[in-house]
Amino acid sequence: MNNPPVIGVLALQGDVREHLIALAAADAVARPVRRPEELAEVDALVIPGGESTTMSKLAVLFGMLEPLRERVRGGMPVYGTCAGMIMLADKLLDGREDQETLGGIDMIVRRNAFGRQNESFEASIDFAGIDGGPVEGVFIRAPWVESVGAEVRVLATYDGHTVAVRQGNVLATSFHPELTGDDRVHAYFVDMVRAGR
Ligand SMILES: NC(=O)CC[C@H](N)C(=O)O
Repeated sequence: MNNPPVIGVLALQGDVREHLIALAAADAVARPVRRPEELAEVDALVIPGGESTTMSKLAVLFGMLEPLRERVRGGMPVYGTCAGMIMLADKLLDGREDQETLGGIDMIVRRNAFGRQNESFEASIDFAGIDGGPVEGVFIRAPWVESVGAEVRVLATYDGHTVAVRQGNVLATSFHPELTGDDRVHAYFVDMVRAGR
């Protein structure tokens, strides 16, 4: 097997540690990324769950917004969970007025969409491209994808709402696979990164 890919976890805010552990379990070299110099050294990036408004503010404060946008535009593989999905949306509904996203997926995401109905819940999710049965999805004040462009593949839905999507090298889920001890979604992402090298 060739060298394991080096995958960063954006460590401005959110559940960074759980992603580092899940990525290591999926045979990647995982490390936190806070600064542009650290971003430059990784092959791919995970954007964790947390609070997207805070993450967006800290990205501006740490001078990370433009470097992140540039890497995403340049084709770096990225995976965003929950708040991370929000960060990857080209368009956002129910965001804060000054809230910035990186974009990367041609989709409209509604922030806190499930949260209005149910703050937090778990559900079995059939995930296209992942074998071995459904993955357990942990949803915490989760967004859903309201609509997608022609280039976007819908990988999973729950209750009629899109909760996992992929466009090229960019992957996003409304839920948190890093909290379940099941590393198949991270392994799927690591495979995407390997395939792109
Ligand atoms: N678990 C999460 O990441 C929640 C996301 C949060 N509701 C936000 O708007 O960023």
